[in-house]
Amino acid sequence: MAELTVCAPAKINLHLEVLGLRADGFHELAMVMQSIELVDALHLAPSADGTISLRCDRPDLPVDGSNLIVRAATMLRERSGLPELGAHIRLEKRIPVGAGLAGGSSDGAAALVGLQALWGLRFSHPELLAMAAELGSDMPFCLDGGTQLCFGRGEVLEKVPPAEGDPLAVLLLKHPASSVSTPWAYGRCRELRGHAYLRDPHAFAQRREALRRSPLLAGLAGTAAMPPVRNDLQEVVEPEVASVREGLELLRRSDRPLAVAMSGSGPSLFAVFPDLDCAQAAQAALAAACTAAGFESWACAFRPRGVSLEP
Ligand SMILES: C[C@@](CO)(OP(=O)(O)O)[C@H](O)COP(=O)(O)OP(=O)(O)OC[C@H]1O[C@@H](n2ccc(N)nc2=O)[C@H](O)[C@@H]1O
Ligand SMILES: Nc1ncnc2c1ncn2[C@@H]1O[C@H](COP(=O)(O)OP(=O)(O)O)[C@@H](O)[C@H]1O
Repeated sequence: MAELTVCAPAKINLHLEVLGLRADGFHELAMVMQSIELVDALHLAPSADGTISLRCDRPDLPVDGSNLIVRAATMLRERSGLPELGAHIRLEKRIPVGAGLAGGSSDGAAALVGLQALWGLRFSHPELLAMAAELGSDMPFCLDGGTQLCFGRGEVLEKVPPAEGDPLAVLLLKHPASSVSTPWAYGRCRELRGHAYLRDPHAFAQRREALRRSPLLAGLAGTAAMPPVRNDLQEVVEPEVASVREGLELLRRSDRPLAVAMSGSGPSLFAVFPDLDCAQAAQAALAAACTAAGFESWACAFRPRGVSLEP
């Protein structure tokens, strides 16, 4: 088969509520995640000798067995029972790394979808979701993407139908010298907020139901004003990371953003706007201030789907 290309979009967290600690040591979450049009591209070609190789245009990113693309490819091949399958994979990395945008998870999800097609495998969608969940908490969301409620450790998904009309858009900021480790952010959250964690499973269920009925979903559907974004990890990361405070301050200066917040465990920040034109206008208005403070910026629309095979 000829080369295949798969798009792997970034996500932002429009709501991130840490409910409590689970028996497996992970945190029980109630989130709303949203795909955005900032994408990595994976180019896949079959290898004749059964090797799985990865090349990347960013030299600082590992291309060995620690890369989520290689881990996903190896898992898919193992589960297929066909050890002779191989692929040469080239990653065009556009999503900043360690940014709270799930670039690695999306790349892993794209590898599952792309290699299933390249190798002619027939795993069902639930089987792909289960493999994704073994590889990372955010990876199942990345498969279908769009707007979804994410519960459990992030892998229990409920799709939110796309709003009608023009999609909302974001202006995204990230300082290139700043990154935040996800385990560190959750560890800090446990230190600072662990005493207030919920313990009763009924209380978890109540919070999930409250999110299903929240003004945020009405705001996204366009039937109410957008409420402020809640991100419990922002509360613990913001005091520790100067670029998060500076980026939030910059975004709050822009013209009437619908909401401003940190994504995931950070350190990228976003402001939501009614459409892409407004996000691009805000990017232009903040360009000089961003350059002076050393921030990179992206204006991109909300995306209604997750990973996709290029036609
Ligand atoms: C914080 C979030 C919010 O969407 O995103 P990022 O900021 O990483 O993009 C996610 O919860 C990140 O998900 P993901 O990056 O897939 O996490 P995993 O690889 O499964 O776990 C990495 C580590 O994070 C912690 N972790 C993760 C998920 C969870 N529900 N509870 C946790 O405590 C654990 O310490 C775990 O060892
Ligand atoms: N394909 C990949 N792209 C980016 N990071 C990856 C990838 N595979 C593994 N990683 C590792 O995962 C970690 C987190 O990456 P990333 O998904 O970009 O951030 P986040 O979890 O904050 O959203 C990084 O330390 C990186 O080394």
